[in-house]
Amino acid sequence: MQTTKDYVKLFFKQNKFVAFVSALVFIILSTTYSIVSWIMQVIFDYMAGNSTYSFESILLMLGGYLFVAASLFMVQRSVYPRFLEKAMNQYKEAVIKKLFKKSYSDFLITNSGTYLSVLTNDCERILETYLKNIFEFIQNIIMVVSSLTLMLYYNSLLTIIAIVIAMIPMVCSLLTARSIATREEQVSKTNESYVSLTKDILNGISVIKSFKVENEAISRYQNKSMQLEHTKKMREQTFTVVSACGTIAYMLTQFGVMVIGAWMIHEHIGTMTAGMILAFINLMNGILQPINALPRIYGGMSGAKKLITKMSDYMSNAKEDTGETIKQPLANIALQDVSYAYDTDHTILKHINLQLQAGKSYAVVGPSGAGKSSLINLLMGYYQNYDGSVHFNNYELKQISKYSLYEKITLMQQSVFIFDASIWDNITLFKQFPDAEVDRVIHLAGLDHLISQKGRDYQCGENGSHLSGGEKQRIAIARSLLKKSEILLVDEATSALDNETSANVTQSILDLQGILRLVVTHRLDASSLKQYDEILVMKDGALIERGNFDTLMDSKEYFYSLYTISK
Ligand SMILES: Nc1ncnc2c1ncn2[C@@H]1O[C@H](COP(=O)(O)OP(=O)(O)OP(=O)(O)O)[C@@H](O)[C@H]1O
Repeated sequence: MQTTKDYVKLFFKQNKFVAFVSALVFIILSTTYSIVSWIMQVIFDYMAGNSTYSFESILLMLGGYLFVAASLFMVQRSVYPRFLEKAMNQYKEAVIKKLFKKSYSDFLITNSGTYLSVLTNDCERILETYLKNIFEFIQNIIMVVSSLTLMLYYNSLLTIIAIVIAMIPMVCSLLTARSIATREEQVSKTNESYVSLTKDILNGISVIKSFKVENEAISRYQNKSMQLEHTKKMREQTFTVVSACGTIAYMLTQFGVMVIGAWMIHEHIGTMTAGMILAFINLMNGILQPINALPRIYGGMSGAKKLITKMSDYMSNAKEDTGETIKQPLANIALQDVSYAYDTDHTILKHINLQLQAGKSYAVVGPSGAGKSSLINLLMGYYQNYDGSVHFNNYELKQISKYSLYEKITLMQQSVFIFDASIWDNITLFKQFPDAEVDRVIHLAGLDHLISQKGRDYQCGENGSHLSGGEKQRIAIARSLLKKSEILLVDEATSALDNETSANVTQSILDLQGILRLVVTHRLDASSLKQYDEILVMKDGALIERGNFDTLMDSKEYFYSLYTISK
């Protein structure tokens, strides 16, 4: 299992050189702060007439300093953003890959708004409060060390006094830093539910409008949005308090050192010049500024680490797909005494015994709640804790790798997901295929007319909003044909379509050759049902009858009454 540390390491993977050069530039730039103080002392002493440097050499020093600083900024411009870019790309890539390692049922446990938040808001916060702060942190440490060194050179007694006084803001920093991390975590949590609700409302906009519940939807949105803005306000308040504490402590310290320095000069303690005192006060900033920034940096970094830990927890049930690969072509699927319960009190599938032969077509019928979709989901490998056995050839479903399973099997549901891309991309799902191969499945799925009318590059819109239900279903058929899966599971795929389109789509599925088809249907239409090799009849989670249309009608049992009532 990957820990927070492992994810943090990803920022630096194959990114160490750029990180090193960036850190080096930050370090050198931070030491130039002491050089500025020293140049200030030289200029001030020159003004007072007790400098050993000529005016020309001071100008040369200034020019040299500006040249070095400008060159360093140029290097920083080139390496620092590159480090951030690669670090974030690697992190996001790892998260999305981990996400796809989750089984579908594990994926569903967490609300999709959470994943959205993890990949958007949290990534942004990690960039701002962790990655950028690493360098600021290094810069601040070096600034403190170089400033202290020069201060000690000027006057060790005043330096010690300054360090003692600087303890005040340091303690302040440490006391307040944790509260920022906590606030950061609260904002992230609230953002998750905000994103979930917003997504829900936008997806359900047609229901909301047609049921005239806009006001209720707006009020739910407002509540959530206010909650989010409230936690953000609290975070901002914490930042302000932390900042104010730092600033007050900072001012106290600076005035303290200034007053003691003035007193020392007045009392002739040590050998300080006025230029040195000026440089000293400036150097104090080199200590106080980092200390002042410490709560923000430390708090931000620990907050970001909490976000990484939270993400890592969400991904903790992602598993490597280590199961077996089905090597031979599919011969059959065999279910032996299979029972399944979503929860211990309700058994949904009861003692199912079933053999399905490669290349044949099966209709699954039964009343609502009979367990038809549950059977399909079981074959998709969504449930691992069923009783009995399910074999694809000789491989037990629980042992098969999902990658191998989904090479063999395709699921077509009522709601086909259509990407906001071209018809072509929706069929190929962004993979490369020979044009002739795609044209063949377009023809088989009955999409010729749509393509000739609109063109293969026609944009389907968000979730296929520019297409009809039948066109979406045909795209789903074309996808599965292109994938060359040996098993097609169809779950009420045509129930949302009008009779004619539904009959056409069903016929396209029935005409497919060499594919095992298991079709859940509510439409008890004799002309279609007669074409299936077998009809499986389910009731209360059990498989109660099976046979072809004529046999089932002749036996005048449950299917017979189901069919007769539907007419
Ligand atoms: N995720 C779930 N958690 C708990 N119970 C569930 C879940 N999904 C389905 N069920 C229950 O399992 C039973 C069978 O549902 P299933 O969807 O398999 O029936 P179905 O025959 O496909 O029904 P329909 O024809 O209405 O789609 C129902 O009682 C349903 O409430």
